[in-house]
Amino acid sequence: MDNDIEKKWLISCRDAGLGYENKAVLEHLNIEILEGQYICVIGENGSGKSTLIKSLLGLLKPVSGTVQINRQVGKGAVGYLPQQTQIQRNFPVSVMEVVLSGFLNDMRFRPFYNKKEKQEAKRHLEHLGIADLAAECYGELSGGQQQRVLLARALCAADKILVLDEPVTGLDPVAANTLYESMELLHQEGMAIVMVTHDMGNALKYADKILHISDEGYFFGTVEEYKKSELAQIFLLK
Ligand SMILES: Nc1ncnc2c1ncn2[C@@H]1O[C@H](COP(=O)(O)OP(=O)(O)OP(=O)(O)O)[C@@H](O)[C@H]1O
Repeated sequence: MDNDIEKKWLISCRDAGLGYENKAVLEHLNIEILEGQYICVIGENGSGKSTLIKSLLGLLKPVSGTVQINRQVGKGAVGYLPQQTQIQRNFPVSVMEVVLSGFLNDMRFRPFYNKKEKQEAKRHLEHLGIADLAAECYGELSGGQQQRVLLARALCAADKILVLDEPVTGLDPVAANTLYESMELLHQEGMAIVMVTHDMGNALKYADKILHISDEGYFFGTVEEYKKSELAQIFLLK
């Protein structure tokens, strides 16, 4: 982590209170997400993980303090893979349409996807090893395939940072590991990743840093520091 000083920050939370209508779920949060960093967000149900994600994406304004997205990241340049719902799973469209919809933010009033966008969508599918699924109906894919399609979609928007909310929920261990490997590949290529997960084993295996949110506060540090922390002892023993 010695070279952290040289890395640029992408998202910065300073004394941030995060929550709803002046009720903070998380208080006094001080974290910086640096370029290329892989951060796993863990904590019990209801501790505020999704609230944090919404705040990092700028969808939720902090109730106090500041959450800043570096101008370099650009508006809408954060790739986001939300928690899945049943409706999304049954979307009656092709895989290519789902991936291309990742560009919707950039399109304004343009009614068609341009050639560059189509090439890029194809490239992301190839990169994730699912180019052969492009013409398939999204709703007829397995859960693991659908998640990789949504990852390809998020990549269309992602420039420097991907934010994922429980991306492996509901996947069998093989599909989950494939998704983790895809994300690790992106991480090695320099993409910053912020991922909410309940999968502690893989969080400790892949993350550069752990953000553990609890009722008593939060921990933010390297995996090694986390393993030695009091919070980890209690959480891992549960
Ligand atoms: N729209 C909302 N308005 C008011 N309170 C909310 C809203 N969404 C969530 N909360 C509350 O904020 C707290 C944190 O919820 P959040 O969804 O961030 O937790 P989480 O850690 O993501 O939980 P899980 O692991 O179950 O997904 C909870 O007490 C929840 O009831």
